Amino acid sequence: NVETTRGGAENSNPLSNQNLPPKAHSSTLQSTMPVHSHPVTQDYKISRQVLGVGINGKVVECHNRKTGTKFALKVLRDVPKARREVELHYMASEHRHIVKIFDVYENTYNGVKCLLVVMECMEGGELFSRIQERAQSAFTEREGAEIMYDICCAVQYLHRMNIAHRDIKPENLLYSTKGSSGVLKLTDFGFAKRTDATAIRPLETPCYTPYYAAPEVLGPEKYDKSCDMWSIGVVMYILLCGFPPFYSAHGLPMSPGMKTRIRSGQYVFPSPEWDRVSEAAKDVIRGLLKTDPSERLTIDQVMAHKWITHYMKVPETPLFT
Ligand SMILES: O=C(c1ccc(-c2ccc(Br)cc2)o1)N(Cc1ccccn1)c1ccc(N2CCNCC2)cc1
Repeated sequence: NVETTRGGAENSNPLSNQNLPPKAHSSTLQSTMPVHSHPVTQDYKISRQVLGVGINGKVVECHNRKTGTKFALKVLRDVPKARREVELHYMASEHRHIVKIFDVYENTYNGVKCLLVVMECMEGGELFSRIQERAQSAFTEREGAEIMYDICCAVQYLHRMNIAHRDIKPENLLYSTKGSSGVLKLTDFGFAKRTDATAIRPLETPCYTPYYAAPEVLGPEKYDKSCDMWSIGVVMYILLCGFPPFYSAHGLPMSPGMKTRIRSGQYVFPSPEWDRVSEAAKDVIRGLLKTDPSERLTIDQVMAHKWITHYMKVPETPLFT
């Protein structure tokens, strides 16, 4: 028996479940992603041409049998991690700066259940290659800001849907076509996760007494989104000078020194490459490469920053479509 005087202000029996917090309202619709179970080969001709190999899946070229249109086909083992990747990517794929998913198939090959994801074919290649093509030079501030604006639009859309991408890097930013008309889009949701409380089920179980729950258990995992902001800071730094803020002495993938410098936020804007870059641009990078995630700029703060909006070519006139 629990005295009603003790416990929450609502003066009710904390053990009864009718006074549990209202069901966490998930701000994004549970995407009921339509998955075809007939063979993908019925609708698409799959070529041997491998377009790329992601960490968790191969991407090959395919053509729609009816229209002849070329698409990219990603093949994944149908395991929970792959399901989550495709679900989250599918939820976000309506956005202009996120690679679109057209179809998802669940097919079994030699007894192995596979997920086959038909995506738009990004023929313009990776942002990584365009940075490399500049050799050791860099983009102008206007070019850099236009690229950053597109990336930030995609991230703002994800963060508003309570999705953290968690693997933002030039290799995961692809252009739809070659040349300057290509649209930059974010892909590879292999590390993406939901950041809203809906991910934490136990809170809903009636026997749960939240007396002992630490703040971080109550969610949302507030730092997942901020790790995207750090990555955006590193991409912006590279765009403007051609090399990364943290690197190992001999170009090795990672070194103890590099890890220490990242952990302590030890980076500089070296001469001569940074001498003619604006203070506004450096301010954005300083706000993103904060080692304390709670101090780091949020995506809304970056989108409101004058460096981004100042360079934005056309005003966002509200279209009455
Ligand atoms: O790793 C890199 C590197 C250079 C460019 C990039 C790079 C990484 C990702 C993208 Br997307 C696009 C570029 O990474 N290093 C370390 C290293 C040291 C020794 C041998 C190989 N590599 C690097 C090399 C030179 C500089 N500079 C500092 C300022 N003065 C000019 C030279 C900085 C970093």
